[in-house]
Amino acid sequence: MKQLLILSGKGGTGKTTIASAFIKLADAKAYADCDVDAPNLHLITGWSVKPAKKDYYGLPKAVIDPELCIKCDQCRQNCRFDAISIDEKYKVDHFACEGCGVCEYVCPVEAITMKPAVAGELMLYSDGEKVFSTAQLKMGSGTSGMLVTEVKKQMKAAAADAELAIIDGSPGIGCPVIASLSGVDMVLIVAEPSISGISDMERIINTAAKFGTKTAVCINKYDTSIENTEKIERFCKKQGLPFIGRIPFDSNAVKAINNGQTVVDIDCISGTAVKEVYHKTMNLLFEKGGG
Ligand SMILES: Nc1ncnc2c1ncn2[C@@H]1O[C@H](COP(=O)(O)OP(=O)(O)OP(=O)(O)O)[C@@H](O)[C@H]1O
Ligand code: SF4
Ligand code: SF4
Repeated sequence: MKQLLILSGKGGTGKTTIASAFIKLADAKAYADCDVDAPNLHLITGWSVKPAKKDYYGLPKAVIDPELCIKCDQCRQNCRFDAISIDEKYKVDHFACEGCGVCEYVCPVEAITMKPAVAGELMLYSDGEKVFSTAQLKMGSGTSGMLVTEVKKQMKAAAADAELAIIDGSPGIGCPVIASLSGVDMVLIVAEPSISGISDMERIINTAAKFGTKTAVCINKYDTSIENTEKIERFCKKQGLPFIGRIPFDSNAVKAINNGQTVVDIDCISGTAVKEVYHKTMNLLFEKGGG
């Protein structure tokens, strides 16, 4: 299975717009949404079947048994995350608890136990032909990287014979992005021609380089700044990175997405540009000696 990951660094750049169009063009048999904080690919890819759902357990959380607690205060004093407070009883704030287990260790009367906690929900759509893996992180849970790994794992397990998998990556450059990058064959970076877009793009490129992952760049909404678009193209040339297309700002793109369609479902300038980027991406992904 060749895995193509679409990343952007900055949120709202057009990652999902492009990923959904690629899924349509490729008639992809396997795809995933690794934006577990705010998944939205399912809104565009339109599944009529219900997904199989599974609870995802992240870090364990401390639970205090008030019957055993002798109110010695050791746990509160030793919690680096200020997760333990005293009201009438000692209690743990599960949003603040990082599951380090120190309180359990210092409690003299074994009143604290670490219990598995649901940190999100994994969803797997499947109709016997196609597979779509996604997940939703529970609010306040900080284990998005681990959940991203699970999303990819369940996609691969359910569609082991698929030739191609398209993965809509996580925004930013943190832990979930690192988890998205692991094991993929190629990254397509969707850049935005703004100062922050360029800075985020450079950081993502550096991260992908550390993984040795083949990387190509395209620019979405390029005509919002031709000057910055040219800057990005010069940067790619200097770095020896394939620059594979400019996609214009197009109000039809917004209309398509708002109607639950992809930009290649309708006749529009952004759709035409995305098709070109798609063909170049596939050529790079499947080129001989291309991993
Ligand atoms: N070429 C374009 N022209 C005009 N609007 C666009 C274009 N591409 C995407 N958009 C719009 O920009 C917004 C963000 O796009 P999208 O959701 O694809 O970005 P994203 O990078 O996946 O965002 P997030 O990081 O929030 O998941 C959407 O409203 C989308 O319709
Ligand atoms: S497990 Fe760690 S973070 Fe959680 S309450 Fe105990 S000491 Fe604090
Ligand atoms: S360390 Fe144990 S006994 Fe002491 S206050 Fe905390 S829970 Fe209670």
